Amino acid sequence: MKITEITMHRMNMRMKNPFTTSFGTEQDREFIILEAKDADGTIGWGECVTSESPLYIEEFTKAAWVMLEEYLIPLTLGREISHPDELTDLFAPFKRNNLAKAAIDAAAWDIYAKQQSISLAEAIGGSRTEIEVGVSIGIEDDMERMLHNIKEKTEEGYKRIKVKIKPGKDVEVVKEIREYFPDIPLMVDANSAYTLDDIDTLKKLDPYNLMMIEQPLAAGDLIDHAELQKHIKTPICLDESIHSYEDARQAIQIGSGKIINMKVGRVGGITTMKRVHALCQEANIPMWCGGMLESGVGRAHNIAITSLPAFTLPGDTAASSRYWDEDIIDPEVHVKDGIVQVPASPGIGYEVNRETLAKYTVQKQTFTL
Ligand SMILES: O=C(O)CCC(=O)c1ccccc1C(=O)O
Ligand SMILES: [Mg+2]
Repeated sequence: MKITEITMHRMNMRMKNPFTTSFGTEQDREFIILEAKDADGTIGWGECVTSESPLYIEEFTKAAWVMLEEYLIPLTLGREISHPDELTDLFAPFKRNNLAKAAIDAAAWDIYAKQQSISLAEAIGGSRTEIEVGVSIGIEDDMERMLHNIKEKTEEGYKRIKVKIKPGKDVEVVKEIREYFPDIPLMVDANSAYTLDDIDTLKKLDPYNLMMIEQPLAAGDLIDHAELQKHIKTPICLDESIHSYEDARQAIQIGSGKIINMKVGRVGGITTMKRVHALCQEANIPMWCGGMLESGVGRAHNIAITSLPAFTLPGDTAASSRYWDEDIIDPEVHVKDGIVQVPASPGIGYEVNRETLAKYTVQKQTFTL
């Protein structure tokens, strides 16, 4: 493989509804779609899953654009590589910037799979032909609205409901949800909003039979999570603390959590994702695929990844229509009874709709040798 041309499309897409987490509210998604062309003409697609502001993670879209333009694209263009795994080592001298790295990695994997005439799922070793998915629901001031949303998503068949929490909107919210829905598979995500001073509050979630609590403590922390897990029964799932294979290894070693939310962007690409996957398989740590409010390109990659065996819990890859009036891929991602079919066609298995792509592009630049 030799990538000879890369085009970055900076996108601006308005979601149907605002999405609120403990770190803020987002409705206008600003991110990058990366299109890479091989010397043989094969085109691969990746999504850089940054947001306009560095609230979930330190990267943000304009910074990722510069990182890609100044460092990662020049390193990639014209380079002979025999396998996309090689990109991880190529990018390794540059610290972090994982979301930017993962965008090129994703496009390279799409090209690789297309050149072999196999699906991306097959290229990474996935075997599931269909995957179970859940849905993530943002913080709502209006509890009626929250309950209505949960009812709707449950009726649509989603396999688990994830609700965002923050201090002051936690135990009471969960208590009320459980009064209406005593049996649904339910979990919460705190997006780093608590500290060890909140152990008493977090303990109060124990009676509600939650599948897990996602990232209760600081982003990057492993030590305090291990301490917290000793005090609460609800299993801890790590999101913002896992940026590398070493993070995952250390988290498992010291018991920082019992479950891992995998986001390919956050670990810098599919190659590291596969290593973490092998580790979790070995250690019997359940995984699931997280989401970053992706467009169809990122969603397609998430579906392929979820076909791997250690992804035993439903992830956040909801239908395109959950967030978008129109998605940029054909067909859109459809969910029926909480199930998504894993495409068998080559690469990501969805076509990018150039017309829709152009409609939401606010900046576009092509880089060649
Ligand atoms: O539906 C999705 O794509 C996942 C929504 C979500 O929970 C989320 C969205 C943006 C940033 C972080 C997170 C998260 O998983 O913490
Ligand atoms: Mg999360």
